[in-house]
Amino acid sequence: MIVPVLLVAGSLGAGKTTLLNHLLANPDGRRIAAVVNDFGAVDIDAQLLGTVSEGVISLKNGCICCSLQGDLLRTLSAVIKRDPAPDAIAIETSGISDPAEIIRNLMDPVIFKVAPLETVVTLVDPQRLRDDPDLEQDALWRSQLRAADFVLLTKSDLLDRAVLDEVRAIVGRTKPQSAIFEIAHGVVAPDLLFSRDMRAPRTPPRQLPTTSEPFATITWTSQAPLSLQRFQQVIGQLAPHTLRIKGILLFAEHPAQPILFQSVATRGTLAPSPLPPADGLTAQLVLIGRAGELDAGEIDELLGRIVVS
Ligand SMILES: Nc1nc2c(ncn2[C@@H]2O[C@H](COP(=O)(O)OP(=O)(O)OP(=O)(O)O)[C@@H](O)[C@H]2O)c(=O)[nH]1
Repeated sequence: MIVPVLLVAGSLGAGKTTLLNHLLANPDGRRIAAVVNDFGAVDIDAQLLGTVSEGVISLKNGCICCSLQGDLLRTLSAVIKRDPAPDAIAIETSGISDPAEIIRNLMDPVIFKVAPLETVVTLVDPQRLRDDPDLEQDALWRSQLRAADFVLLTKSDLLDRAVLDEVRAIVGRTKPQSAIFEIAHGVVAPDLLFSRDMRAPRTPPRQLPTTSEPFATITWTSQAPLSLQRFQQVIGQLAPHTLRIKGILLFAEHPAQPILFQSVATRGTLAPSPLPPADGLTAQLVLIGRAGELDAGEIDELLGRIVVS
């Protein structure tokens, strides 16, 4: 049994989980197993994807390009032995993963024989690239792009043609001649992701020196009643410390409707969550930022303000 592997890469908040969500909900007849790497201690992405498919495996609390390398290979070996075996495996990297390292690991001859890496797709959030032009020089971002067989510009619903063309040109400077597609809400045909047509023969990518600062993560949980109004007041103060926040909260104002909070850079959204926080908690929040900029004491103090005493 040979089970092809799709690797989904891209920066924090680029839209990887949204893509996987759509793929798992619309698999086009394929049985797809998803391996999801959440950098933080709480597997928010895996929990959310678990609501659309049973075949979701979580690798949390580390990064599959470094500390969880062995776990990834062991997980793949176990997944392909499932009965019935999946038709394909999709791996969602964490936004801080360097796919070059993961690809090198997936080239392990024992794994490659049974679970060959077929496609690497890298997602780019055009708005983020436009807001932060320095990203183009970021070693991790460049490595994510260079590893790609093709690139997906996400969130195209939010941007006009001129911006998308500008971003295409930026991507083209790092990855000349790459196939670039624009998507919205993760909608992409599974045939595109699992087709072999667009690939050059795979060679392990050259490792780029990673000069990006290391990342850090903080998990904040609560069992106490929380105020939505106060949460909205502190969000703006949290943003400068973080690159990404995601989590599920239950607010006293809406006790029957859990809320999914997502923020990428300074843009935050609140939406109904398909599931409540785990373990009877009222909040499970994961905050990711650059090490040194993520001040645990300050974040704890800010979030402490949303507790209704
Ligand atoms: N409007 C719009 N929002 C999107 C789209 N794709 C993703 N989002 C939103 O962008 C935010 C981040 O999306 P995710 O899919 O969680 O991003 P991710 O790459 O999995 O994030 P990490 O795993 O934390 O790196 C969420 O609030 C999504 O709802 C899109 O096509 N359009």
